[in-house]
Amino acid sequence: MEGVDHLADERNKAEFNVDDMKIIWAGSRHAFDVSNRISRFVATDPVFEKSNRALMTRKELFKNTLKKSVYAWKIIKELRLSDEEGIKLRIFMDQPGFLDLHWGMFVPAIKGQGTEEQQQKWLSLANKMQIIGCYAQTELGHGSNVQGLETTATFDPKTDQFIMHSPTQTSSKWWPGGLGKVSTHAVVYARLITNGKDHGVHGFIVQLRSLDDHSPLPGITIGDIGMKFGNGAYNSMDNGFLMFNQFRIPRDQMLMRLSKVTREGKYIASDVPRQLVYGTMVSVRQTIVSKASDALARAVCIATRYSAVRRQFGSENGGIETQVIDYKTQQNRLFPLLASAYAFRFVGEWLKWLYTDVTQRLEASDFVTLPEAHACTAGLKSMTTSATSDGIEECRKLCGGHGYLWCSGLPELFAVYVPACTYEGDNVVLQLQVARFLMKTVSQLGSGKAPAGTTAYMGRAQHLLQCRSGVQKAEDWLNPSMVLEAFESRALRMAITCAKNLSKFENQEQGFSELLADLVEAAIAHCQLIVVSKFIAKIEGEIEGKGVKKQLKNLCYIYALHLLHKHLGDFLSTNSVTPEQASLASHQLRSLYSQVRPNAVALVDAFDYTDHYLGSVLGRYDGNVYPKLFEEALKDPLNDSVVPDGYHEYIRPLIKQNFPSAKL
Ligand SMILES: CCCCCCCCCC/C=C\C/C=C/C(=O)SCCNC(=O)CCNC(=O)[C@H](O)C(C)(C)COP(=O)(O)OP(=O)(O)OC[C@H]1O[C@@H](n2cnc3c(N)ncnc32)[C@H](O)[C@@H]1OP(=O)(O)O
Ligand SMILES: Cc1cc2nc3c(=O)[nH]c(=O)nc-3n(C[C@H](O)[C@H](O)[C@H](O)COP(=O)(O)OP(=O)(O)OC[C@H]3O[C@@H](n4cnc5c(N)ncnc54)[C@H](O)[C@@H]3O)c2cc1C
Repeated sequence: MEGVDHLADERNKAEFNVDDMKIIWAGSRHAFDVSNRISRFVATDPVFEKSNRALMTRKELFKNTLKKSVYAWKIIKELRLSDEEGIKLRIFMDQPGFLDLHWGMFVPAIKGQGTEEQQQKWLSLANKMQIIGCYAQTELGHGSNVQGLETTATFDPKTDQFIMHSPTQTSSKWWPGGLGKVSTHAVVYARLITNGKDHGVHGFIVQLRSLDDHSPLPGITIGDIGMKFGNGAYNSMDNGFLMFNQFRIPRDQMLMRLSKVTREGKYIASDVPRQLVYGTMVSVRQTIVSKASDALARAVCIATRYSAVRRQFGSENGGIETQVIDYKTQQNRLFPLLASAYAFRFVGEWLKWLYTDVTQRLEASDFVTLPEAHACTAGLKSMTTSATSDGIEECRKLCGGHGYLWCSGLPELFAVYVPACTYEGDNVVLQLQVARFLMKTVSQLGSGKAPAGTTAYMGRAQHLLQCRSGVQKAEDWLNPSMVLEAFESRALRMAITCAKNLSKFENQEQGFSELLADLVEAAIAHCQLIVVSKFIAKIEGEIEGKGVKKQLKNLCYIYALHLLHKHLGDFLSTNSVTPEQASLASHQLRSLYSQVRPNAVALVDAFDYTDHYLGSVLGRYDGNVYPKLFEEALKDPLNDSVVPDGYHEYIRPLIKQNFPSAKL
């Protein structure tokens, strides 16, 4: 029934103040106000309509993305929106497009790697969108291995120019978003060659298309790489290819903040670590963690509301059937995902702090925390995106058959989200970076250099290698120090086992290759410890609002104990817990599920998502699912006529067994 809140009973059960939780979820009252205002603005503007996009052709979808993006930019300018409001507008617009790469990578690359002069020149154009840029690093032959890129930028002292060239087919740039059809410029990563010497990969600002008629400049071949996974979804983005044929750019278009080439062609490396050339990726990996919580929260919101609406079995004497959310199996699959969404939110907040801190240090030429910032951004990007992709798919299954309908919102969410496991660094490759960092930290134990930050626990190796968990009853699993000790001991013992096995190899690199799978598992254990510890830190801090802290505590322990359950092999094989303690953890989990159950719908309401943003008939705020499923079905073009096109050609001859031209 229209106008009726079918989930009102669920909302009345809540034992906490949802409005207070909304502030915690958003991060602050101000952040909530901005999100709330901008999401409602987008939801009510017809230009941002998105329900029709699965049926659009690629060309229609692309043009629709241009329309929305330019309209969004017009709004940002005309209403003088702040940067924060502009970002929210793009998020709630919910359609991947060139703006993401222009603002998310092109502009940050110039800010991070350009000199002051270069910033003044290029940012003044980019900030007004008089030029549109993308981030062209990956090539057909190399994505993960950045040092393996083949594009060359050879300095020509006669003309004071770099000659950009793609020497092989595999050196073609391949994948950059916004490159295929829109960008006028790119930050291109290429091997710098001066006086015949290869100085490795550096960034260059390159104009690709005419600012008058948008045609590619002579010496440039450019286009879109073609359809990607799913309908609609990431196909709104023009991921592109690009080849250079001896294309010339002025010398001052090499990004020269980190190293320079002089007029004479002399290469001057600064004393900063060369890895700062990867800085844009580090910054984006950090934002991807918060975005993981957002994507997972969307899926969980849909699955939770629908699980409260959906009834199946359990009716006695013709009475009402059981809400599927009351099945313990449903809770055991759904509530850990709800807890993960909150966990990723808080670790994302912390990571933002860490990133801001390292940025300030770098500006003061303090590089000490750079390896940790790299390991944390890489590891948490990897861990949270993998868990989110799996979680969205699990939410689809939690919605049964209807979850497979496009209008559930889940197929498209999955299709848009899943490349996050690959872009900004393949998730396995990134965990191997964490593993290298851990092996280095372990090798330095006992050297007098105390591990700091997220590896500080390794400084208590003596204790953590010997300790036995003190858990004796189920409630002990609600003791933060007992939970932390179990996770620390598991992570440390896995890392030390890897280090011991590595030391058996004469050649360390060969040993590393042999042990890759174990190293990835050790890295994941370390990352999970970070997330658990940041969630615990959150609930131990000041939290305002009626009943809010209690809910967050429940979610925190669900997050930790479900991981313990899922990775029980690790916990048992490292003797971090006994089988009896593991079974007490399962007992405690069941009790926590019962406590979360009456609050589940309110906990997803706290995300404050509009129906427009959710884009899901199953996840509607009012729970009015069934009539709306019918409405959606009737909108399908196949239902435009009762008798379908093709009846006379195929169906009728078939049932009449009358195939005019067929030789059977
Ligand atoms: C709507 C609004 C939202 C706004 C959000 C905007 C976001 C837009 C998102 C749009 C979506 C998609 C866009 C996608 C873009 C891309 O995908 S761009 C391309 C991304 N590519 C990658 O991520 C490549 C991954 N590979 C690498 O990063 C490196 O090759 C790798 C780290 C794997 C290895 O590098 P090497 O140079 O070979 O290093 P190695 O020899 O292994 O290590 C040497 C040393 O350096 C340390 N290291 C490596 N990387 C870093 C770093 N980034 N920072 C600091 N230190 C680093 C490494 O740990 C080693 O240290 P050691 O002490 O010597 O061991
Ligand atoms: C939607 C999307 C958008 C993108 N946008 C951009 C963009 O804007 N700009 C840009 O420059 N790039 C972009 N990319 C490219 C992206 O960054 C790369 O695809 C990514 O870094 C992975 O590299 P790859 O494709 O070379 O994978 P590969 O490295 O070829 O991975 C293939 C397999 O090999 C494994 N593997 C590789 N190396 C190792 C190793 N050392 N040890 C163990 N296993 C390994 C991986 O785990 C994976 O299973 C985008 C990609 C996608 C999908």
